[in-house]
Amino acid sequence: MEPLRGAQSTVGETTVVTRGCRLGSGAVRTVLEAERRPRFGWSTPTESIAAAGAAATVTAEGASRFDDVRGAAAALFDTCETPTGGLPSVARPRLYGGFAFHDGDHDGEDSPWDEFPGAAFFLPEVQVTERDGSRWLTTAAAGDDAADRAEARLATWKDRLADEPAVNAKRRPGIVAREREPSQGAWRDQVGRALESVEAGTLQKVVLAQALRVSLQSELSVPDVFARLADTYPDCYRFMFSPTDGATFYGATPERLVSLRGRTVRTEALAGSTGRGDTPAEDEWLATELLDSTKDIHEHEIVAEAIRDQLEPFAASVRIGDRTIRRLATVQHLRTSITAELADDEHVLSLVDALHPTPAVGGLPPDEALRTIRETEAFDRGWYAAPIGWLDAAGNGTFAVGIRSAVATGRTATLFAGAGIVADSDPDREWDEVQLKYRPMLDELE
Ligand SMILES: C=C(O[C@@H]1C=C(C(=O)O)C=C[C@H]1O)C(=O)O
Repeated sequence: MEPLRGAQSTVGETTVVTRGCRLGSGAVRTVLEAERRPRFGWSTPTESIAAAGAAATVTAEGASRFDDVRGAAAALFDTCETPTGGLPSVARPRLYGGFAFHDGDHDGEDSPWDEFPGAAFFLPEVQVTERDGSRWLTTAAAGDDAADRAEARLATWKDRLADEPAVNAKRRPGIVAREREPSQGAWRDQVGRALESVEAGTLQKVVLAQALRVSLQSELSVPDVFARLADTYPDCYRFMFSPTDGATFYGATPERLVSLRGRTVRTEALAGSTGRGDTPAEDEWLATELLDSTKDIHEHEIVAEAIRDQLEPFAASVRIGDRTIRRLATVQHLRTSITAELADDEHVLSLVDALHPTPAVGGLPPDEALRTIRETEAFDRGWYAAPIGWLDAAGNGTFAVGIRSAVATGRTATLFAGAGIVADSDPDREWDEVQLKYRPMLDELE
């Protein structure tokens, strides 16, 4: 399909009014259980957000989607009346959402991504934020009587959140059938072809992904999964986003694409993987082996260098940290932290546009890698491995890379995971690595 240009925003000339207040205790989770769509959950070691209902939405398609959302968001925030007195920045209105991995549509049938545009963001009718032990409720309304409706919503939700009992999590749904794309044989062929391109010098790295579609015994409660992931993946970015009733994209990703506060940019290179050991000594042995692996260092440095190159035009200074180990429940990765100070004010979406996709999920050279991914993968990546997060009126925001993720539609869920292919990659080892990367999502279903 020809990519569309221009963002669609539901707010034209009308004003959006927001109201906020501090909250006592109560089940924040109620917001994610609410009937309203869209809904968005976001949880990091420092803040948790639950948001539902759209006072305004912004959608866009195609290669210009980052720019188009930036423009529409600026226009939207311009119409926003926000009382700043007494409200900390976390409680001010934000736009929540994300982007598709590829610039254009995928021509597949029966895609779980039907309800996910190239970019979709919303300014929530109701938002609960937790940070530093404080909780805030923010509501918004657009159009006629917006102020009255935002205030009424604030009063209703304040009561509702105070009254709601804590929810008992449902059991994991159980898996009745699995369908893999590709098979292990087809994967060997795919990786083999990628290795031929590497040998021929047209590619240095490509990240090839797999999809695992599972049928569930009962309907999945994504808010339950989202809550449980806080225990199993406390250091990761947990997210869930339902654009409509039909589907929810969710995950627990260890990878930050970028965050911007003022002129300070934080990002990271995360690439190069191994498993976990059965004992602390085995864990250490695997970590040391990874830190010494020429193949993994090469795979990792491609990412670190690409991020530095993309940031340099914006930056007064870029700082690259040491290569370290990021240890997760089922895998260990090489990680390099990267921070930058910008030379001028920038919008977080300009950085997202510049960085996505990094060679941690795309490859090098970028265009050749993306072409290879499209030609090789028989499924649509949709929002998998793409930026998901939030932005605010000042152009600050945080976006994670949507890996270790799945999209649930009723009684099916499709899980995605990939691995970087470089010279010396072994197809069977890469297959095993992908299976380990499915575990965070699979463990919540079985
Ligand atoms: C592509 C994924 O992970 C990425 C690929 C990695 C690798 O190939 O070593 C490591 C971390 C991520 O950047 C995924 O989890 O699906």
